[in-house]
Amino acid sequence: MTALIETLCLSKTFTLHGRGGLQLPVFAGIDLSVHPGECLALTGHSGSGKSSLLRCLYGNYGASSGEVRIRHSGDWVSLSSAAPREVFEVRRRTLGYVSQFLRVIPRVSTLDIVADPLRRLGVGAEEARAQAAQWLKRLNLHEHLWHLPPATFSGGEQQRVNIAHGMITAPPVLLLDEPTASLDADNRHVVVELIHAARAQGSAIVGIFHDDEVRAAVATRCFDVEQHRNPV
Ligand SMILES: Nc1ncnc2c1ncn2[C@@H]1O[C@H](COP(=O)(O)OP(=O)(O)OP(=O)(O)O)[C@@H](O)[C@H]1O
Repeated sequence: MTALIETLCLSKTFTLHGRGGLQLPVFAGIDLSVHPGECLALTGHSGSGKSSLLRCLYGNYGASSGEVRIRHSGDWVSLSSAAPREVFEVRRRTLGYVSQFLRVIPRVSTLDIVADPLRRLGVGAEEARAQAAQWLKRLNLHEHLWHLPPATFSGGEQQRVNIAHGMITAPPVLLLDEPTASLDADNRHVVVELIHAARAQGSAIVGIFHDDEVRAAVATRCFDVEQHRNPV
């Protein structure tokens, strides 16, 4: 079976321009590949580079060397060399990302924020809103909040909106940055079930899960970023 996301000798070094170009090496030589139905958990101590690696996989951080490749519409796309428009298309149809924090759009309701990724795929407004409502219900977000912008929601409520927004299109490749960090036990359990369902549908998932129980419940493999630490 073909992997859906892979890295080839991926390295990341930050250059601190405000500090006279100081080099901050984070990781080097990372080769990984994730297949449909797998959930790869990134592990390693705080500061080992898990979030930086996840951001490289999404193309938010450029690689210092090496490559991130995504299987998109039957072909490999290298995020490092793809044109911005192609990266946009990969994210629209193939590559989903649930960050820890919600980027709130002023005055847009929660329902419309969650429906938006479906609308971008051409789903009609009514159908997209109906599916968004199902996701919000599944994630136990009170119905009286659906028509409000989520700017004032609690951390856990915002995180659930983020999860619904990131998972509603069932992206073939899904990146999860601590998706349960702000959730109570019941909602953690819901998210574990949603991750299982995404795997069963054939998504390839890469995530950071600080909660040991959640990691044990969802991960099919672990990848220790620490082992690839690039010493200064
Ligand atoms: N944008 C950035 N510019 C400069 N340095 C950065 C940047 N992002 C991360 N770093 C540095 O890279 C290293 C790895 O950070 P990263 O957030 O990836 O680690 P982590 O393993 O996810 O940590 P944690 O578990 O605490 O969230 C840290 O030393 C951090 O200071």
